[in-house]
Amino acid sequence: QLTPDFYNKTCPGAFAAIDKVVRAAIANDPSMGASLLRLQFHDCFVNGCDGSVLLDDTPTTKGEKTAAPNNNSLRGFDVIDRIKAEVESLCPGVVSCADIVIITARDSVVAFGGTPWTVLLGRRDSPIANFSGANTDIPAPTLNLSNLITSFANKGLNAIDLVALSGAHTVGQARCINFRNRIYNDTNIDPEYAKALRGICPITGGDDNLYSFTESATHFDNDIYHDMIKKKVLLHSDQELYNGGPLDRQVEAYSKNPEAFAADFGNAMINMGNISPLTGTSGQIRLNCRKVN
Ligand code: HEM
Ligand SMILES: [Ca+2]
Repeated sequence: QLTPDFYNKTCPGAFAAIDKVVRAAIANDPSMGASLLRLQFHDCFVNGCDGSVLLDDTPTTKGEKTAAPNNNSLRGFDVIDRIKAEVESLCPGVVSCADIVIITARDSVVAFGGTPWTVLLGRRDSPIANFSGANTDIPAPTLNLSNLITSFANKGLNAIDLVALSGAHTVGQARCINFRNRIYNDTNIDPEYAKALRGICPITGGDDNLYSFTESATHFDNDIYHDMIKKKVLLHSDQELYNGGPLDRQVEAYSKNPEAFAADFGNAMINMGNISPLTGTSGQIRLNCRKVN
């Protein structure tokens, strides 16, 4: 029951306002576009796309921000706050934080030169976060292919969605702690690439040292699929998609056909955006994305 025109009567100015803040944030810090895209994934995989990821810890309950996949890693919450403030001044109490995450992810991809898709809207915000769900439901970069497929299937997403959505790693960066095991122990990695990375990510220390997923980490294209084929990707999980298994052909297809990738990526973002939304009178429209009303 999500629709593209949900705010057309109640807050038509929201789209331009959101896009403006996203573009300003990216102009100020180009790495922010990737971080804003990732927020949709980490929201939607935990209790659905309900803005739960945005809730701060309270004295009595842990939010999702301090769960293992997010702690010291997820960012962009201040940008979401700026967007919410703008949108609240335009149309108070109308646009949910959950929908802001969805629109922001799309606008970030477009700002990075990617192809737009039509977002479906009308989500409401959850009054609760799920700390343990954030630890269990967001796939780890150590997973093998069959566990990656299962983790997506658990959210109603298929293997094509998995390959297309992994294309998000054409932008952004990862910390050494998430690729150390790959560069020292994996065998399906280009030796020169692994060697260069060992300079950035020593066996001990430097856990938070950052490295870009691809050479053009602020441009949204299909580079990551070329890198998978060259065995030059940071994450073990990304190389699992192209490792002699059933999804090799799909990776090759996206590497050769950027338009097919762009179309499937948009569709897969819509599919991911459909995970268990709160609609109608469920949940609330938070006034501050960090706190329950
Ligand atoms: C398929 C399973 C996935 C795994 C195992 C995975 C894992 C990771 C890891 C380990 C990082 C680096 C975090 C850090 O070092 O702090 C990362 C970053 C990122 N992920 Fe994923 N991810 C997956 C799927 C996705 C999806 C579906 C999206 C969005 C559609 C996404 C978007 C991003 C982006 C944009 C970044 C860079 C963030 C930044 O630079 O701030 N990932 N991912
Ligand atoms: Ca959520």
